[in-house]
Parts: sequence; structure tokens; C-alpha cells
Amino acid sequence: MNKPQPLNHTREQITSLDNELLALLARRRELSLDVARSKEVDVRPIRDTTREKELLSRLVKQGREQGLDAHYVISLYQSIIEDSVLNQQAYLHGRANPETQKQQYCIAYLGARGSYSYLAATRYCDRRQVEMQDLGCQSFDEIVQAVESGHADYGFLPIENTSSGSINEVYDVLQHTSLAIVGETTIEVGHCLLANSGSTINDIKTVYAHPQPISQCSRYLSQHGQFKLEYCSSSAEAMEKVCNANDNSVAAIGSAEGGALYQLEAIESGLANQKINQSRFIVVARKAVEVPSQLPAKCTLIMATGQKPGALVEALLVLKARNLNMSKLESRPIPGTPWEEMFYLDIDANLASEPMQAALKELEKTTRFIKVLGCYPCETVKPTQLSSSQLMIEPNTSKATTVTATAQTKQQRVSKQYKAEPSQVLSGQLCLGAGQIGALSQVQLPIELPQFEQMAKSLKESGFQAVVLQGLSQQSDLINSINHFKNALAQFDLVCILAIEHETDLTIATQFADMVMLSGNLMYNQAILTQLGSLLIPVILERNAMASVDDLLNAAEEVLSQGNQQLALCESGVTTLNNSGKPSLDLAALVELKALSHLPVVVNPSYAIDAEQLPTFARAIKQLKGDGIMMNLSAIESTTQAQSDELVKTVLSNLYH
Ligand SMILES: O=C(O)C(=O)C[C@]1(C(=O)O)C=C[C@@H](O)C=C1
Repeated sequence: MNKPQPLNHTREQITSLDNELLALLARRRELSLDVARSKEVDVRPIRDTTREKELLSRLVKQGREQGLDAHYVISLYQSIIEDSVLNQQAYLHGRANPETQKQQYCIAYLGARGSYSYLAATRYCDRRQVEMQDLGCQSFDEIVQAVESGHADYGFLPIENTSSGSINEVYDVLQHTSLAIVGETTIEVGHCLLANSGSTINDIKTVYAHPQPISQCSRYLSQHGQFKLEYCSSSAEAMEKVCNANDNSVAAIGSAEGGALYQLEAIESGLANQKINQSRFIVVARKAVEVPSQLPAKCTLIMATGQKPGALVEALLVLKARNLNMSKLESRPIPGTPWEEMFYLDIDANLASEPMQAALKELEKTTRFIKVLGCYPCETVKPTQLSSSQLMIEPNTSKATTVTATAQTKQQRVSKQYKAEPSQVLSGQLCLGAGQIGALSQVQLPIELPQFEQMAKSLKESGFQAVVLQGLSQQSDLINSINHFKNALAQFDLVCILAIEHETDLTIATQFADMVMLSGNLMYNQAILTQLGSLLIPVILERNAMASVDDLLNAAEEVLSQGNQQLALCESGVTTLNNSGKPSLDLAALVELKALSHLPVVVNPSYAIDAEQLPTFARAIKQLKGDGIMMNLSAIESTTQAQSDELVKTVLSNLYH
């Protein structure tokens, strides 16, 4: 073996590379802010998971070629992307609320420098490049008072922890404050045993800690029954006590970062019961803030329902009817009124959005008390994952073997051999398969909202259960419009299906739809099929006009193999030499698909069949065991609205009776 170069020489090279890496990361951050500036102008959502997947799979491949393993590359980039998303969010949030743009924030928090609250506040200010003036407090009440009285700009309150759950006292404080929640931040809580320099674990007799870390480290502490526990009002107080004690037999529980501020050393680490131990803090201020529509927003409400049975369920159904996701529900007693409770709800929605406003109006009618505590950007960045097939891309694997290997396993999940009983796709009032027939209407965008509301009402009255919105790229102010459309559809219990006709539709469609439909022109796009397979909402896969039944089943297999079992197929006609310029409706394919697969099949005769023949075809679809009909009413050229209504009525009546 050759003699290696001297250690310090190698270390110098590593140091110089690390400097370059940091400079590159800083440059990447600047570019990410440039992206935020463009998104501010175009009003596009911050998160683009399609772009993230593209980026990750390319980097995994390139990394492999340079000897870096996929998981290493992915975890590095997941942190980089999280940072990029949170920075963009902070930037756009600041722009939407110019009065919050200051050089310095005075922040009230629990304990003293070094506490977890202090670390969370530091992180919050760093992200916004604002200097922090810290105001340590002894209790949650003191924090709230400091902000209410104007001594502090913001208060930091820990609201929940992944090991010990919700922090009830904070919920109680929120019942009585006039402050608004304007932000949230989550930090990793790495509990360590912190002691004076020179102490070893065998020296420790007394441990100082706040009750929260004690409960989060209960397993570790029960293994060390010899420790005498002393409760403190914060982790910072615990560290300060150890620092002042000048004694090797005392220790504190806290973060290594905080301990360093008190010259304490971490003699044991990873004390928490759960490997992932995170605390979420809410940020309170005197004035509520606005959240731009491109940011994922969260609303926190408190409400007291009527005392009659089922009152809470009734209130929650109001949210469900508007497709509002509730990410947290807590209850706390109302002081002075035994057995009555106040509910705290976190809803994944923007307060300014139509569904949220409509839900609030409805809730105001049925609850005894309701108050919005705040609307703020959601700071949980769910890491984008790659599918196992994307992770497996081996540079040297011959393409032929991959293709045969998948071909052999294909047909399995879609086939009746794999699953004998018919599958059913369900979303709201729409039910496809296993004996249920659905009626879906296609609506071509762009469209004005008042006209859309009118249309939604008449589609509901005709008997449709779902509406497929096509031409997303044609609609201006897309996010706002979709929110309006969804709300209008929800009013009439209609399921909102967004059609993906271009790769660029994917992000918005998957974010806002109850269900998505992949247009036939994208049926061969492997990357999109993979992504649809990882969704939690149902998917309709339209057959490409040139595709065989086998091709359609192969595409369906790809979706199922990624996990999403809520899949229906759609036959809209194939290109033939019939000279009419129209596609030919392939009812033989319907028969074949039903014979081979358990998946529901919807038929869309709108493009292939003349209007007057539609009632006959509807009967045929039913007799051939089709599971639904999709109709594009604008493709049906009837002379008057009344004629068109009459036709739709006959078609649906033939389908259902
Ligand atoms: O390319 C974008 O749209 C970005 O916002 C940048 C970036 C990134 O940091 O690479 C961040 C967030 C998006 O979800 C995708 C990618």
C-alpha cells in the first residue's frame, strides 16, 4: 500500500471542499429565492413535487455513477429542499404582510437562553434574517402578557411534542387571549444529559429538568432509577442550576446546543423515548396575518358545540362537506362549566378561501362559541419520496432485462386472477364498480364562476355525481378559480375531478382534486403513472386513442403497483380509418377489459357518437356491464338547452333503469 498523504494535508483538502460546498449551498438558496419571486408574479404554488421527483431521480442516478448511495443523496436533498421551501414561504409571507418586515423582533419565550423555546425562536428569526431580542419568561401567561402589552412582538408557545403529545396549559392560555396565531415552527428536540466538564455518567446523582423532557425521556430515566429528579420551570433553568452548582454529581436534560451556552457537556445523548422527537411551537402576535394563496395554510379554531348528542359530529361534517381536512382535534374543559368542553381544531386551509369562509358561516349557526385563533403558513414539509423502481435505477442494468422483468409481473394486480371480486372506486356521491354505475360530466375550461355555479346546479339536477374539469391550463388565476369551482361543486355534492392533460397540470390537479383523470395522451408517461400510483385520491386512466387494451392494462398495473388501488379505466374511443374524423367507440374493449380485469370501466361516448344515438349507447354500456358514463355536454351539439337537458335525462334514465 502506498504511504497515504499526511493527515493534516487531507484535512486541509476536506476543509477547502466544505467551504466550496457551503458557498454552493448559499448560492442555491439565493436561486431558490429568485424562484419565489417568479412564483409571486405568476401566483404559482411554492411546492412542486413533480420537479422535486425529477430532480431527485436525476441526482440519485448521477450520484450512483460517482459512488454515492441513493439514500444518502436523497436524505441530503430532502433537507436542502425543505430549507428551500421554508425560505420561499417565509419570503412570500413577509411580502404579503409588509408591516411584519422589521430589522429586529422582540420575542417572548419560556425560560432563558438555551431552552428549546429559545432555539425555536432563534431558528424562526434566522430564517427571516431578522435580529432577535430575547425576552425570557417564567410561564405561558407571562409570555402572552408580554405580547399583549406590546413589550414583545411575538410569543413562542410549545403546542405539541411527538413523544409527549399536546401541551394542555398552552391550549388553556389560548382560550383567553386576544392574540392571533401567525406562525408555527417545528424543531428537532435532541435530549441529552448535560453535565459539568469532567463528569461521567457514574458521578450523576441528581437530574434537573422541565416536566416535559422528563416525560419524553421516561424510558431512559426508569433505566436509571438511581437519579433523583428535580423539576424546573424550563430546560434553561435546569442547565443554569448545573452550571452554577460547580458539582460533578448534577446534570440537566436539554439540547447539546443549549448546553454549550452554559459550558455543559453532553455525557449521554438520544435520551428521548422516540427516535424522532420534535416539538411544534406556535407563534402569537397582536395582529393576525394574511397567507398568500400559494402557501400551504393552516387555520386554528376554537369552538364549543351545543350540548345535544352528536353536536361535534355535526360540526365536523360541515368541514367534510367542504373537503376541509382537519389535521388536529383537541378538547379542553371550559373552566366553571363542568363536563363542557372547548374544541381546538387545526384545519389545512386558508382562512380567506371560499370553503373555509363557507364552513365558518355554517359553524357559526350550529356552535355556541367559535373563534378563529389564526391562519398561518404550514411549516411541515413532507419529504418527497421516490418509488422503489426509481430508486433501483442501476446505471449498468440492460434495459431489455428490466422490460422483460416488469412485463412478467405486469397484468398481475389488474387481473381477475389476482383479485376475483370487482373493485369499487368511491369518492363522495360517486361510486364506480361492483354493481354501481356512475355519471360524470366533463366541463371545458376556461369558464366564468357565475356560469359555472349555474352549470353545477343543473348537472346535479340532471343526476350527475361528478364533474371532470378539463383544460386547466386555459383557466386564468388557476388556484383561486379551482377553489371557487370546488366550492360550487361541494354545494351540490358533486365530486371535483381534475383532468391532467399536460405534465404541468399534475401538481395542481393532485393538490386540489377529489379525484384526478389522466388524459389518454399521457397514458404512456411512466413518471406520471408512478406519481398517480402514490396518491391517496382515486384516479381515472383514459385509454390513449392509439393504445391497445394491453397497453391500458400495463399503464394501470403501474399505478396499482405503487400503492394506489383507487383506480378506474376509461374508454373514450380509438382512432380508426372510418373517414368521419371522429374516433370509434370500442365497446369490444369494454367487454375485454371487464373480462380481464376487476377494475371499473367508465365509457365516454361523447366524442365518437352522435347525440341522437347516445340513449342507445347508454343502454349498451349498461348491458355490457360498464361501470359509468362520462359525457362532454359541449361536444353534444343539440339545438337548444331544453333539448340537451332532455337528451341527458334519457341517457341517464337508460343507464339507471
Ligand atoms: O423549482 C422550483 O419550483 C423551486 O421552488 C425550487 C425547489 C428546489 O429547491 O429545488 C424547491 C421547491 C419545489 O418544490 C421544487 C424545487
